[in-house]
Amino acid sequence: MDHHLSHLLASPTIFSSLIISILFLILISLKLVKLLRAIFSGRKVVSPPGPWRLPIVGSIHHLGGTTSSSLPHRRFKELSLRYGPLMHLQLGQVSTVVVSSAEIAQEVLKTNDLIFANRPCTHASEILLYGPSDIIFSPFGHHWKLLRKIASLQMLNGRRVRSLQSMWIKKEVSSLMKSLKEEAGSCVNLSEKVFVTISGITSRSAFGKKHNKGRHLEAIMQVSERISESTHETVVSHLFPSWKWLQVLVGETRVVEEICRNSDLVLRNILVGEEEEEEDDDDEEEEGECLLKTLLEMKDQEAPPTLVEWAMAEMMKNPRIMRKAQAEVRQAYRSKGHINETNIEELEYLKAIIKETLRLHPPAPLMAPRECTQTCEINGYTIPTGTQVIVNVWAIERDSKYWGSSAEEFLPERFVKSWIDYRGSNFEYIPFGAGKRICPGMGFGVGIVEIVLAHLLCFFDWELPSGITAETLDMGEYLSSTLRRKNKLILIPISCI
Ligand code: HEM
Repeated sequence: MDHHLSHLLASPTIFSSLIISILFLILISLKLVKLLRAIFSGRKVVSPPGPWRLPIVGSIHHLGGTTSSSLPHRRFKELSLRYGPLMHLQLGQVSTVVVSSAEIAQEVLKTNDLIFANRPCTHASEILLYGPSDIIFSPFGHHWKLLRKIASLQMLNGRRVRSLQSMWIKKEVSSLMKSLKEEAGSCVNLSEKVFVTISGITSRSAFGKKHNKGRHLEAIMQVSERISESTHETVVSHLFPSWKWLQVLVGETRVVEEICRNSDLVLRNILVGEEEEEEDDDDEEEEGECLLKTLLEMKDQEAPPTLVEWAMAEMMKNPRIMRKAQAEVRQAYRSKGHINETNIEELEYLKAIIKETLRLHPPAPLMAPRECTQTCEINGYTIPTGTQVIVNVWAIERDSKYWGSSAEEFLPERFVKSWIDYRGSNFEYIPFGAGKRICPGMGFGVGIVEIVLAHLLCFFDWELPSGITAETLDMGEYLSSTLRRKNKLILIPISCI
């Protein structure tokens, strides 16, 4: 053995090859150590788990189906039970992660708020909502801050709702009460009536009193409805954003451009009308109240009427809750002789009903998608720049981990004397989102819902149409731009005060 070794070392060629081999081995080991270190230090790119994918469509085929469980928020929840609270889905060209736990929602919306403060903008929304110049899609920055400031100061705060109450809200709500009284004892389409009332209040808040004649209201409502419906007609734009040719081919571009033309026409008519009126009337009271564009674009216009519908439907299914709420509102009415901003503040049970409705039926069940602007790590997984982030608010707000065994029940009592609030710091309850882009219409929206519900409960008893019972009342959902009732809510008002 020794003889062999000395022979090898004596030969210069063999010696140099040996040295090279040793160096090569060292190099390989160093690489291996580096790789292992990277794996164990977590620096390697680790994608969140998700279902298997097909070429081109990615994971889309996992979302299909015709039953109600195929609604995106329900299907995402089912998939998250298999793949975890941070799940990756390849939706066509769009790399998406779905968040289904309060802890990870907090990591995204609070710990990494700035990184996720943008929203993905599709070609359709760019045309429809004037792209990044709009408050919803504007990237986080100076322009967006300015829009938020204007929106909060001018029309979207609760105090403003209250100050307007004596004017438009009173007017709209009394006309709702009047029409319900006229139709008392017969079936009424409550969904439609509430939608008209709330759209009236919202539109008047934007137009100011000069435009109280309601001449533009119908046009605005038509355009809003059309924008909302178009969600289903702009699928290609959402899943294959860079394939503009396909959007043209399937007719999406035509649909979007047509809606855009109509909405511009409505806006032009309102603005021209406004200028004409300003020449006649120099009243400056309405200065700054014209956030028409913002208002028209706001898909969330639908959210308050949707909430009233769900709250009324849940109370029809739970007569005990309805009676308790009516007793509270009527007591307040009897002691003051009216329902106004002051005694609404005292209606603790009514507020709990609204909170519980927002928990079980969040109008935006998947919030509004956010976009990752800088590669980062969430819950130990790498989220690359450009990933779309969907927070499944609906799943989190029904999770028994946070809400106990009664998570699926409508139980307003859970919010009575509770510290849980929707202002974005309790991540198990975020119907208005959280962080920098939390909904600026929160106070405005809840304010309107409180007023309308209080009046419906105070002045009427409610019955179901014949043949329908509390148990059989349909609670099917339909997801357009908000999570609405599949069928309109038809009820019988019985005048009682
Ligand atoms: C009352 C029911 C409402 C609910 C449940 C609701 C919910 C939401 C949610 C979840 C978001 C996304 C927040 C996020 O990304 O963190 C949002 C954004 C927004 N909401 Fe609402 N909303 C409601 C009413 C309103 C109303 C009445 C308005 C105005 C008329 C409004 C205006 C907006 C705007 C402008 C944004 C975008 C904010 C931004 O990106 O900076 N919302 N809303």
